[in-house]
Amino acid sequence: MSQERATQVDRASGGEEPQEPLAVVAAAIVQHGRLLVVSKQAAPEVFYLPGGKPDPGEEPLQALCRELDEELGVEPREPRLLARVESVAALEKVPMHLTLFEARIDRLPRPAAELADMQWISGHERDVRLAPAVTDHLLPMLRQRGSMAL
Ligand SMILES: Nc1nc2c([nH]c(=O)n2[C@H]2C[C@H](O)[C@@H](COP(=O)(O)OP(=O)(O)OP(=O)(O)O)O2)c(=O)[nH]1
Repeated sequence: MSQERATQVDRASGGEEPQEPLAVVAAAIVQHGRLLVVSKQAAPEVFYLPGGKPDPGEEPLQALCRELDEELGVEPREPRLLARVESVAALEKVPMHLTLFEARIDRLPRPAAELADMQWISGHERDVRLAPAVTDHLLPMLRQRGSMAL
């Protein structure tokens, strides 16, 4: 944890406790060079990876399986930890600790009612607004690995 983060104080509540980053887990699912992204009804214009916040006591992979089932009715196949990323949560705009898994799926994702949209992107679309963690961290990583075109 950086010194800056360690000394961050929850001023809104007047408390003295350092504020923990928001924990989020998400899956990078790439098929034929395209990345699966979703947007939620809460913010239909912002796209990011399927996933969400773990429930209390839930392990990251458990949370990922639950979120993928709830959002898309799919199960991650051969999930592999890809990276842990510090970024800013696209909706809450607070520091976020994102645990990223890479996974395959073997059935068609079916967006649940909480989702506004779902797209398979190349990463070069001009009309798709992506969360900072996707643009700044995930896409460069996937391009470097050759999973997506430069
Ligand atoms: N799932 C996911 N969330 C991301 C990514 N990038 C990013 O900034 N976020 C942010 C968006 C939100 O601020 C937060 C996750 O919120 P969420 O709405 O998906 O979480 P959730 O499904 O658990 O929803 P809820 O309990 O708040 O209803 O993390 C990403 O790639 N995937």
